[in-house]
Amino acid sequence: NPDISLSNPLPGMNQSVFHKRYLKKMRDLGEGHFGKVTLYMYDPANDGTGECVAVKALKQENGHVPDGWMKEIEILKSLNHCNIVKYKGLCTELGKSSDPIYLIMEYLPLGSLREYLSKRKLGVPQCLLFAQQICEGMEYLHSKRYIHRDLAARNVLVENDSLVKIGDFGLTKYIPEGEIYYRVREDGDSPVFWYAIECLKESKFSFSSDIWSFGVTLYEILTRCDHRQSPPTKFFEMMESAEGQMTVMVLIKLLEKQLRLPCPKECPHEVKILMEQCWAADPSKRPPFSSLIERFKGIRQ
Ligand SMILES: C=Cc1cc(F)c(CN2CC[C@](CC#N)(n3cc(C(N)=O)c(NC(=O)OC)n3)[C@H](F)C2)cc1O
Repeated sequence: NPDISLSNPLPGMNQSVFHKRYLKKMRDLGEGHFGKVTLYMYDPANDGTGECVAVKALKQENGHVPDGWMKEIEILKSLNHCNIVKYKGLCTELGKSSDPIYLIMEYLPLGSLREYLSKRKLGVPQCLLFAQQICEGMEYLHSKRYIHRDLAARNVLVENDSLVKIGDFGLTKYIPEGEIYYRVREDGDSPVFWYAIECLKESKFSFSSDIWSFGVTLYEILTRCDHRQSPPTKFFEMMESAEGQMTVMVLIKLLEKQLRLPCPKECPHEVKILMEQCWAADPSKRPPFSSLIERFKGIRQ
């Protein structure tokens, strides 16, 4: 039997080191700009009784991992909240610097809110419970001075029909004390229809821009992630005769004219007000997650 002395505890048994040789690839879960997330079974006994884990791997950039990668791992490792996906550990090959580093997370088989909501018919109270839990996870994230920058239904995971967790931190950044904004040169396919107006105009990300994105996520939940009502679909409809022009420029004009996503049907009046406050043009007017939590508690009574 394997040497299980303290120096080499059973690999993967509530350890944070996972050995690549015991990771059995099952299927891909998602593809991002910089890499992908895959479902593996970690099966050291090699008898199919292992546990399923979600593994995130970044694409290699000429032989070394992007420097932000270790940041994402450190961030997830430092988070501990019931509405945030759990960090399980790392998998490094023989430790050669050129080897990919895999981030191992808990696997939630029900997948993201997008898949779950399009399959199940949730009532409004359950939608508002999920919305409140996202606010609780985000309030915790902000309390550690992190901004998420990619909050959307696709990045929220369902544990069961009364528990959701924020599941991906690919664009999360730390905001140093005393600073308000994180400035970045966006590239690739930015989720512009989830971006606050100041992000589109000046790439200024902040705690307040996460609140705007939460408003869009709440809209997605109340429309049950119906693709015909998705933010891109609705915004393109609102931009109707603008084909050929730069989408972001047209979107900025539309938002500056105070146009917003339409109120989903069967949306309680207080939720409509709350959603529109998340989309206030002035970032300082958007309600913080702590107050959103209290308001959801009041509405759900
Ligand atoms: C390299 C960057 C990068 C790569 C990506 F693929 C994505 C997109 N990815 C995010 C993780 C994802 C959705 C969420 N949250 N997910 C996690 C689980 C889990 N922990 O169980 C899960 N489960 C599931 O689908 O069960 C049926 N889905 C889904 F993989 C999409 C984002 C990125 O930044």
